[in-house]
Amino acid sequence: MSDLILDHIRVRRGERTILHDISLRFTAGGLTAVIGPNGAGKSTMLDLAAGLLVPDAGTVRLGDIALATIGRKLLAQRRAYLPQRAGVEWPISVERVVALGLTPSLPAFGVLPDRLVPAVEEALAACDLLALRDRPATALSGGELARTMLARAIVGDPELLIVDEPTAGLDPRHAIDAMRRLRARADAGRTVIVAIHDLDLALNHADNIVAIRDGRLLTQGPVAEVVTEDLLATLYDVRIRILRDADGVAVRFLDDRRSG
Ligand SMILES: Nc1ncnc2c1ncn2[C@@H]1O[C@H](COP(=O)(O)OP(=O)(O)OP(=O)(O)O)[C@@H](O)[C@H]1O
Repeated sequence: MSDLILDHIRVRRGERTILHDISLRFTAGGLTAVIGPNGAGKSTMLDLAAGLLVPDAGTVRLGDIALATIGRKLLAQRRAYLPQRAGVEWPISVERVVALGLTPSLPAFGVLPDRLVPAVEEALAACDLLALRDRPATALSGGELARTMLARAIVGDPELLIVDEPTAGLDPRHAIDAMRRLRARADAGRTVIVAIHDLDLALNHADNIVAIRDGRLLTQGPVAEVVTEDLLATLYDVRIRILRDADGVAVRFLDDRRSG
């Protein structure tokens, strides 16, 4: 298993620099939450980490190997990337969508080999999809579709798992389930990177935080060491209180206009 390393990365889009000289390490066996306000550059960072975007400067490495030099098929076998708003364009069953996550491991022709069937069952069960397995994915609610796409991302047990907003649109139980699934992948030694706006979920489930704003890295490190009220206030321009008790951590955003 390998760390994913961004080394002096810069990304430009037209005249704008979207990511400024970012160096950081996503550790294998860790779940890293990438946090920051809208437009901070989180999805751009995930695109880079997935090898879908080539930086204008710097390198992205999986262990010792530059991502850009890993062949497309091998990369598809080693990493799964679930972008924001991933969807399904035509009516294909939930089970088939999940099985598509195994495509990089399949022979080019023929049916799904027997040895891969248990992985699909496991992913369906893990994402609470057994009752929906025969439904067309085009006829799912937003949250059901999000669970289906997460199952597709985890079914191949990739070494590098990158997920953009895995809990958006999920109800509380399924959101916690999704984070637990990702946590389990990290506990199994995988490198798991999640961009997320829900700070309660991030702080309770992630090992590490990467905080970015305006394309600049504010901080990175273990949640317990780097996350403070000051950091979150600077990140989001809102007064923030972090509440800790035996059940975990909760973040409260304070609306100054209400107390005025
Ligand atoms: N293809 C593009 N061309 C030009 N600018 C882009 C492009 N994609 C993203 N951007 C800009 O880059 C910046 C970072 O976008 P990005 O999607 O990475 O932010 P984000 O942190 O994921 O935001 P959000 O929380 O809203 O999803 C934004 O200002 C965005 O408008």
